[in-house]
Amino acid sequence: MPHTERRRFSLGLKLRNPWHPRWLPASLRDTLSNRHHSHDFNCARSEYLRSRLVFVASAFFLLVPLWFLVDLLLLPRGHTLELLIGRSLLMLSLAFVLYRLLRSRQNLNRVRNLLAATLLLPLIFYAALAWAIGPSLGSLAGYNFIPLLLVAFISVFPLTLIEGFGVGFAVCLLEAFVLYHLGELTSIAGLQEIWLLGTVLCISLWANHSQVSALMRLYRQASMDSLTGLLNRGVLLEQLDDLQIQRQEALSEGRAAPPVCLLMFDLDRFKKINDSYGHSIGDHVLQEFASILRKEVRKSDLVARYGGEEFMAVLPGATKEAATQIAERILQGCAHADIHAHDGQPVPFTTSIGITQLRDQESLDSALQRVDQRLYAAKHQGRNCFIDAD
Ligand SMILES: Nc1nc2c(ncn2[C@@H]2O[C@H](COP(=O)(O)OP(=O)(O)OP(=O)(O)O)[C@@H](O)[C@H]2O)c(=O)[nH]1
Repeated sequence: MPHTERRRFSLGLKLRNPWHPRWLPASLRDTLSNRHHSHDFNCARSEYLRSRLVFVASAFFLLVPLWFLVDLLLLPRGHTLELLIGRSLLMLSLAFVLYRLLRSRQNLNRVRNLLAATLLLPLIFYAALAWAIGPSLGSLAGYNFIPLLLVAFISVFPLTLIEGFGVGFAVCLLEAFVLYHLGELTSIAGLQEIWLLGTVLCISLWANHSQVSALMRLYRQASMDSLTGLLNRGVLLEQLDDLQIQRQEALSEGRAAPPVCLLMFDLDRFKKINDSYGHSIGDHVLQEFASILRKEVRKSDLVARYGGEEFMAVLPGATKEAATQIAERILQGCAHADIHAHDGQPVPFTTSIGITQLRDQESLDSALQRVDQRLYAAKHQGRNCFIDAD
């Protein structure tokens, strides 16, 4: 059964999965789209994008009225009103973008849309002026540079190639429309302009690729457990904290907070596995268990190695019933795992599981303490089982 059918609840954090060819080198596949990016990396990238975008949108917001002084000095007569109206509308739109940005924490889709708006709004302003003023627009200081400046600005952000290309293509298209309107699209100057835009866009995409690759490499080093490839404990707790803050915000605004379940795992008698078969087989068991966890939860869930042979899964949007079904599947996954010792004999392993659901207005510590108590209750009950109540 596909994972999406297993649970009906979601936090609305779905991200689109664009076209993703297998023949591309892995490094390009990493930066082409966010298809293979974890939910956690998407959150980290969205915060990175957001902080840069706040800076860029604020700079645009301040430049718009300042540039009006240049207009006043160099303006051909008769265009003051159009420019004043255009600049006022642009400032209002940028103020709205800034307001939305400051309220968009860890929401990649929204941050991406606001980024596209920040880069396209000045261009729409430019296109509207071209429409109103006509060919004499070229004599206004700095206006001809707007499209080039915006395409260059794409390089400032860690965008995937598809995202960067989407924004850049929209800028090129609008510029082609402006040139067509001014009757310059097929002139030497017009073709040169489009060629220049395309070249700068390629450079920006290269900068995007380098940024996302570097960010991903650093992120992997800082956030992952090297043996299992799962998140490490620090990142999981940070993400859990953010989820709890989002829930509290929803509750304080009178909205229903989506459920979040925690599952804590401890492999049973793991010391015996190490002692009987050796540490390398113990490591293999840890890796196999990590892949069972990854297989049984959704991509948007968080799974981490919490300590030596302790693991934790955080299931946003899952009710306790859904969490217990997942726990059952994980127990089954362990029972059917196919691990062999160096001499070929099978290495069976099991896990004990504590399950709890975050309660409204409770601290994270108290939820973690509860799930830990339930895990140890499962140990006392004989292991290879889960406990989801006190
Ligand atoms: N191979 C391997 N072993 C590890 C790793 N991290 C921790 N361990 C071992 O995990 C074992 C944990 O043992 P205990 O805490 O006594 O627990 P247990 O044997 O699983 O017993 P119960 O939890 O009571 O079922 C220790 O022997 C650790 O050395 C690791 O990365 N690789």
